[in-house]
Amino acid sequence: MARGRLNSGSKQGVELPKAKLNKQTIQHMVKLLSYLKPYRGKFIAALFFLFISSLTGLTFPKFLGSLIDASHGKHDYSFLPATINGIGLLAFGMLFAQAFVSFFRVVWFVQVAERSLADIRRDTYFKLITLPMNFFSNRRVGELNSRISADLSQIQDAITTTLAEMIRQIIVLTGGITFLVIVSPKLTLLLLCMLPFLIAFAVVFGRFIRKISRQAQDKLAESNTVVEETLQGIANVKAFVNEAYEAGRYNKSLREVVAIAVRGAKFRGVFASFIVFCIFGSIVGIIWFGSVLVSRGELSSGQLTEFVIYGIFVAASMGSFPELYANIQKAVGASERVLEILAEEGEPIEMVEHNNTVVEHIEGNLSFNNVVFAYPSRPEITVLNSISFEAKAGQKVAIVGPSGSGKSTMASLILQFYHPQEGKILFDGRNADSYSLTDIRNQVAIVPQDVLLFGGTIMENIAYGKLSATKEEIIKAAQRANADQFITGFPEGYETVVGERGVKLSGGQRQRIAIARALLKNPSILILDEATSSLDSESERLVQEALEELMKGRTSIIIAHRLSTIREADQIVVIEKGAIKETGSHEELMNNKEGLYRYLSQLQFESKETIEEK
Ligand SMILES: Nc1ncnc2c1ncn2[C@@H]1O[C@H](COP(=O)(O)OP(=O)(O)OP(=O)(O)O)[C@@H](O)[C@H]1O
Repeated sequence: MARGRLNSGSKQGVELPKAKLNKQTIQHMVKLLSYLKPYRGKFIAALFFLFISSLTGLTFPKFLGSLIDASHGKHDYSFLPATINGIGLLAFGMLFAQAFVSFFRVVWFVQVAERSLADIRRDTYFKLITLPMNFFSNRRVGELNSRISADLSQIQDAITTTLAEMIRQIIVLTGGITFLVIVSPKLTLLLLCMLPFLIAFAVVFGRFIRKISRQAQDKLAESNTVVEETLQGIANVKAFVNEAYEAGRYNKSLREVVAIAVRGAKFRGVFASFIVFCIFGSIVGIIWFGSVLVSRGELSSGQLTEFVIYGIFVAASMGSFPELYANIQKAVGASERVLEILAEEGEPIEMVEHNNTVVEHIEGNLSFNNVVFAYPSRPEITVLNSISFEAKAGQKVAIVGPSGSGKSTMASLILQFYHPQEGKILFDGRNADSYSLTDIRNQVAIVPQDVLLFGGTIMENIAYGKLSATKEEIIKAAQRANADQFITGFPEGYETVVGERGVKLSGGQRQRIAIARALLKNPSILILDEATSSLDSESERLVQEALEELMKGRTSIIIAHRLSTIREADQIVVIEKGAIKETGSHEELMNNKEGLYRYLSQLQFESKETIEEK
């Protein structure tokens, strides 16, 4: 059997898909092995030590056989000492040498694998975070995460364990069979007639049993989902008085788990008895026939012992191949998936922080010129259709329209997450393509609808807007964003940890942190994606004030849901189904009696009035 995995990061129970081994897939695997190159000296030394330790391992049956024969006064091999003590001491000497060699082989293999794997992990991660947004809209985060964790751990196992084990087993198998034949061709014939059938049967049956236990695991996971769902939605369960229903659902699922496990237990029992019977049966068979040969004087008892031990070596080695082969298949599958990411074309973003500083300043003039856009993942749906508008430096332009009309998509285009299929986006009258990506993104900031805070301190979260900011700058930004007061209200102030393991901030507080972040970034162009969920009036006032502070002296593109907040905008662009319906100031648009803006405005006004009346 393959050895326990050394420092394996693979999650238990994660069964990775296998890939077919063919020329192409093996070439892919070899490509990843190029990551071993910087450590090739150590790797070759480890391989050499592996070779030596496997060969020395093969000498022990010889020592044992010779020891037994020496006790009968026989001297089997001229290259070994003739006395019992001489052989015993030499055997210990060899054992010591093997232990020494094995230590270095294991340490070196792990060192090489860990370092090269860290290199692959780093490259894959770097690649992932510089890939264009389109890549992410087609994939789930969990799936990408598993490339970095499960897939790479599988490759790590392949380098640390599987590869070494494969080489060791090949040496043991060929050496073992050779020695078996040398000791007794007749017994070897008997052994080789039995072994392959026994192993094939054990492997097939073993797989069947593993399949059943996986079914049981899956069922258990299913029942755990019931618990998870119920606990997450506990308020719903209680509100609908559905405790009994949920308990029944869980109980049913548990009964299914037990049924599968019990069925598996029977097969497991048969398998265990069969294996024990076969292993001991074949040993008894060999010793039985061997004893006949010993009694006929064709074999010495020492040679019979030698043979039995070699036989066990060979059987264990044959038995380990199916698992090793399966592991290689999984590693090949994993490397295919990792290479797929490495082969993708990333955005031109430098991984060295100071190389990403602003080279060309943007004053803040922004215009869309007949922009036509469809998401690459859904090319048949045109999301923006011939959009043109202009925001002069320092102006406030609001974008208004029903849900799904394409407002956030326009923000994504300004940030260069995607590129229009037709038309142009201009910064200070120059095509966006003529700037470096980092220049644009460094000078455009977005305050999104759902502010994502990282699981660090408030200080770190604000500093995300400018990593080099000093503590004073951060506090100043927080003060300007109306956030200082609530932050200093926490016992740990700016060092308060937020996110899952820390305090939960309210929507308005999160928004103000995002505003502080944007203030630190000090962009020329600002995109405000207004939160749809309304804040209470005090919180809204604080956020609105902070936004006003943030918008001062910059071009602001406001994606507005509440039309009351954009009356002062220099220009309002009303879009519907990806096309501009009308543009103008609030007054101009309100004067258009048939206009969409006036209609939406009245709708909001009326619904507000009805709420207030109630
Ligand atoms: N990543 C994406 N891939 C494919 N289609 C998308 C993607 N993001 C948005 N869309 C589609 O593009 C259209 C416009 O979406 P967008 O988010 O820009 O609208 P919106 O006006 O901002 O809506 P809301 O006011 O609800 O936020 C929608 O039909 C949406 O389904």
